[in-house]
Amino acid sequence: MLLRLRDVKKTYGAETPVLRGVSFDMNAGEMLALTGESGSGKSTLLHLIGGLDTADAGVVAVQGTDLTGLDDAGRAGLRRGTVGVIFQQFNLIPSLNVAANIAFQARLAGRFDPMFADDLAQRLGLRDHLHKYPEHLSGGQQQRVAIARTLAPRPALVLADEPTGNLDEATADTVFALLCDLVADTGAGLVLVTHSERLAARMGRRLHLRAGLLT
Ligand SMILES: Nc1ncnc2c1ncn2[C@@H]1O[C@H](COP(=O)(O)OP(=O)(O)OP(=O)(O)O)[C@@H](O)[C@H]1O
Repeated sequence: MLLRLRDVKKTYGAETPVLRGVSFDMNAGEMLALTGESGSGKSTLLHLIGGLDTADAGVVAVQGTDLTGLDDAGRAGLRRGTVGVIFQQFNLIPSLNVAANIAFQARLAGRFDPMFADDLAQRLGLRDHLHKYPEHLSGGQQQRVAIARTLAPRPALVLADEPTGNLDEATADTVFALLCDLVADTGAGLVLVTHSERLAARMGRRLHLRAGLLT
């Protein structure tokens, strides 16, 4: 089992609960769309799975490891090696060129494989841009670098939060197709948060959040 959630709850401060008991399982290699209205808790759920935040109650287990039992360092280690996150804002490191951005997380995780990084760069059409800095790239190119950086450590689970939301439709389609192909080839699981019916329909499975629960 790649991912197991049981009765996950999350409330920010004294607000009404955002997640009121979310449970689902996900197998290795599965591709899943997470949809729901704005404010329904999609990003919150993704952050809990990625170990970027902690649940108030429940189990969030990645490959059998319950994140709720890990300290900050443990969750950071998991993020580096096992789980990769791609955000809408590409979050590249401006002072590093494309090659170094792609290598960054894999090096941190002690899992840098130059041949695989080169293969990713090739497949994402980044070979001619390896010495450029992020500010000199288009949005579509920056997101392709972010995808390569996330996939370089060969994570078992990829989390993507509106990964093509900042791109025009044609570029978004190209980048999305590349992301799906690469994730499928590496055998990783994918959780895709999206508002797009079109993109959600291309995932093998769909979960919908409403009022803090999956429907
Ligand atoms: N760090 C935080 N502190 C306080 N409230 C938060 C925090 N993060 C999210 N929220 C609140 O939790 C609720 C769910 O937010 P979340 O970002 O998970 O929704 P979402 O479904 O991803 O929305 P969108 O589709 O608009 O991105 C919202 O009411 C939001 O205001």
